[in-house]
Amino acid sequence: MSKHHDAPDGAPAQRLPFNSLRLLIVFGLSAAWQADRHRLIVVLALQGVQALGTGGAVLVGKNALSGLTGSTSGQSPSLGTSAGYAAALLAMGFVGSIVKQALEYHQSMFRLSIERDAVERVVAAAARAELAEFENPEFHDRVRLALTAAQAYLPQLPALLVTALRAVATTVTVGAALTTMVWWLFPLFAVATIPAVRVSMWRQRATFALDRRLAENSRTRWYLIDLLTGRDQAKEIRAFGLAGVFFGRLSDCYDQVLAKERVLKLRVLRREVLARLAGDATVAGALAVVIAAAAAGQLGTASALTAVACLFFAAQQGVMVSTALGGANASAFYLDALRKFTAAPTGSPAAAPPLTGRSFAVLEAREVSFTYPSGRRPALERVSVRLHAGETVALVGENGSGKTTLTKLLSGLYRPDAGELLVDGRPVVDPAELTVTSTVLFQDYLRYWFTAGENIALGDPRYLGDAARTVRAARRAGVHDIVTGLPSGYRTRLGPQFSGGADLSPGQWQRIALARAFFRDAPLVILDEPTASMDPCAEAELFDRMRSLFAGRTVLLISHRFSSVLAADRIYVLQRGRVVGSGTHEELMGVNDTYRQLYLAQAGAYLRAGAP
Ligand SMILES: Nc1ncnc2c1ncn2[C@@H]1O[C@H](COP(=O)(O)OP(=O)(O)OP(=O)(O)O)[C@@H](O)[C@H]1O
Repeated sequence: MSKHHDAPDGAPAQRLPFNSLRLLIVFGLSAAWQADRHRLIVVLALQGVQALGTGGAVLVGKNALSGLTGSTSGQSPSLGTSAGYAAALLAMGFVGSIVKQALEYHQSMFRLSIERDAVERVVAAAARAELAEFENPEFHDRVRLALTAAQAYLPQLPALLVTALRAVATTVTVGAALTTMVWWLFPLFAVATIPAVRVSMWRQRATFALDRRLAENSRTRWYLIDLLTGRDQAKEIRAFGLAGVFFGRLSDCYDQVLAKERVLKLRVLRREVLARLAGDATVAGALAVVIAAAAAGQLGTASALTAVACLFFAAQQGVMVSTALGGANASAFYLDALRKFTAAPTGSPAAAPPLTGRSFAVLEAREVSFTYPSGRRPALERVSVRLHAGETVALVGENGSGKTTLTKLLSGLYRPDAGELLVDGRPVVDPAELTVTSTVLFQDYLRYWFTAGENIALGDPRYLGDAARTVRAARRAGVHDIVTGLPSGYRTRLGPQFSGGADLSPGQWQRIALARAFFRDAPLVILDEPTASMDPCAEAELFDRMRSLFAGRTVLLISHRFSSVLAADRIYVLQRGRVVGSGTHEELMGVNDTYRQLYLAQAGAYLRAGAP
């Protein structure tokens, strides 16, 4: 195989990921072994039986023919012998069809086991990835490639390899039968398949190269399809009349794909036709030699006829081997992506992480800086904050000033690029320590399409199903009455796209998310705009009861509503990723221009409207 591979559009050549077919075979078979070793053994055994049966059928068939035509040694035809062999041939055909059915059954079950095992490994690896990875488009490509491999390529790999093995074994048994007649035909079979194998290998590299170059296009297409068909997006798309614009963009994306695929497919077609011609020419040459040998009396009629049949059969097996190996090879790059993605230490994310976060006296961010992987400038620069146990601390600042980012660092979701996080003066080495110490109500919290009760209890999966605890959290978030008013109470499935699924208003959803935060019994409570969708009464009630609701816990609150931060023990003012002031409301009003301006901008609106 040549070292330099051309790809369509002069794309950079791709290196073969598995540097030999042997490694690919080992990977495919070991994945199959891991998924369901018993079935792998059954499938291999059945394929072996099929291969042996075909070789045996050639010999029996030749003897049946000899019985009819007489052999080269001049024996006279014998109808009785011939009928016996024909009956044996029929019986072998019957057994063969049973074996074939059994094989199909086992192979289809086997494919499912392999897919399940591989998809679980990909999903587990994605679930283990750090949050920062999700900001990286390359990561999403790797997930997509690994999932494609797990769902489409890996499940069919063992079948392809086994088919190739069977075709090789069949060719060997047929060849062995043939050597008793015309041994020199055998090497010609192998030669005839070489061009087809080479083309299929070229095709897999070119296809993968194109797929990589279309990755961004593919992401855009999926996003546009989502926009045009998604439930959450539907109202805004209609309100602004955007369907036409997005439809046009989707069409453009497909035009690009079609144009590039067309070039590739035509090149593949040209090469495949040439390869087929070369293979067929070899078979035709061999046939001519057999016919010439028979005409010259060097081959008996039965041997010549069997040899011709074997030649056609072997040519067919050759195509089967090249198609199967080509198919296996075509998946090589995807399988390599799967192998790399799942190479990290295994472990199921199924078990809930134990909540071992201990309470702290002081949690501190000291001079921390952080830039998002796709960010052009730091979201936080040398920020220092201190949270004492039992305090309510507020973060205020204009949009984009870094408030949410700071909570992500304090809850261990991201590591700071510089600076330190300290718990009771001790540097935090593993951010997971902070994750188990905190419970977070995100600004863009998730709405799980599960039951209302599960939506709350997912705050700590160890207690999923603990009804009393769920009700307690719901009461504290003021959502108990709303949930009991649903058709099946806490058992009501949320999500109208599921049959019988109910939906809630944004404010009700926010209370459910708040209940989820309550459900998790963690020493640090982070509330990012917890009342953004709530009505004024619900908001006032929450803040009035804040101290009693979170008694004994430390609360870090982000809010643009100054009425809700007035009572905080300390307020940090952020501006363009830096802390520009801290203190109580009264202190800040006296010395901090940024805080005063923000406060007056909001309070002024109420005052102008005549509020007390
Ligand atoms: N995932 C992200 N990738 C890249 N940049 C981001 C990301 N999230 C936030 N940023 C940037 O980081 C900066 C701080 O964002 P952050 O969300 O922390 O602000 P914020 O103060 O919470 O804003 P808001 O009041 O609007 O919620 C902004 O400049 C924002 O553009």
